[in-house]
Amino acid sequence: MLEIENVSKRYGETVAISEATITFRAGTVHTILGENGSGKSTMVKLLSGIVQPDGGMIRLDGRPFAGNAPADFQRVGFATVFQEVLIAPDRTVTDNILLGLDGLISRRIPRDKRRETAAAALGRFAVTEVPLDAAAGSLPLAAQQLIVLARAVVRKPRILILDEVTAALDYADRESVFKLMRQLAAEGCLLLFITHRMDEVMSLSDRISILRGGKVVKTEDCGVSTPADLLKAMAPQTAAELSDA
Ligand SMILES: Nc1ncnc2c1ncn2[C@@H]1O[C@H](COP(=O)(O)OP(=O)(O)OP(=O)(O)O)[C@@H](O)[C@H]1O
Repeated sequence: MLEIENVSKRYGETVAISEATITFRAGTVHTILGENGSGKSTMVKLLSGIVQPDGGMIRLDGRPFAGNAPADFQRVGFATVFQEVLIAPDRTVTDNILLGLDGLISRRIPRDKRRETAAAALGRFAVTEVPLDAAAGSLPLAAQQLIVLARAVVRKPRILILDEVTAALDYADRESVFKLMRQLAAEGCLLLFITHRMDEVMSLSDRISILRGGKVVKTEDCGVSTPADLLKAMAPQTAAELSDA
């Protein structure tokens, strides 16, 4: 469904992503695992139209996809939840969840349906109650994280990219987000799950790609390698230190 082929991205002298090739399949949770600085955020930005590759190609449904702005990616069904929580602090929770959606589906959601639509999106996964009429900026970070997740879910994306999104959440909400991810995959969505947490990876993923120093060092089905082998591929030095300890 989605392929990146020899995709590279440099920032000046720094090669953030180097000739990365990965095939992503619809209906799977595909985890991208890598240490800090391995290029995960750059990969997310490349697949959200925030930065453009210096080389290589993105293919969607077998055809080259030449989107070069976030709106191009959103139009074809990508939605990204970034590591940094991006909200409009003075707008209500409902407004934040529906932000930009009216324009995208080219008709306004009727006033009386707005709260209902926002509540339904949150209701798919949020265990913690999030007050729909509150100013989003007045709520704790965990609630804000739920809001940006709902903003992505309400768009019914074909490709949902989640960049380290569970860090701020408490246990119940985190488990519920994981359950939603499995449900969306079962409905045919491709989920790209970006993390450095091995415990989350094994229970959630269908496929795993490992990034190290901007290179894709491995893509395989979950369960083929043990967590220890994955750690070795992701961070050989840390793995060696752990085995010496
Ligand atoms: N805007 C930028 N300008 C210069 N260098 C950058 C920029 N963004 C990222 N880099 C560099 O590119 C490399 C990959 O960074 P990236 O943020 O993609 O890694 P990451 O795996 O997401 O790390 P983290 O988990 O810390 O966010 C790093 O060496 C980083 O310093």
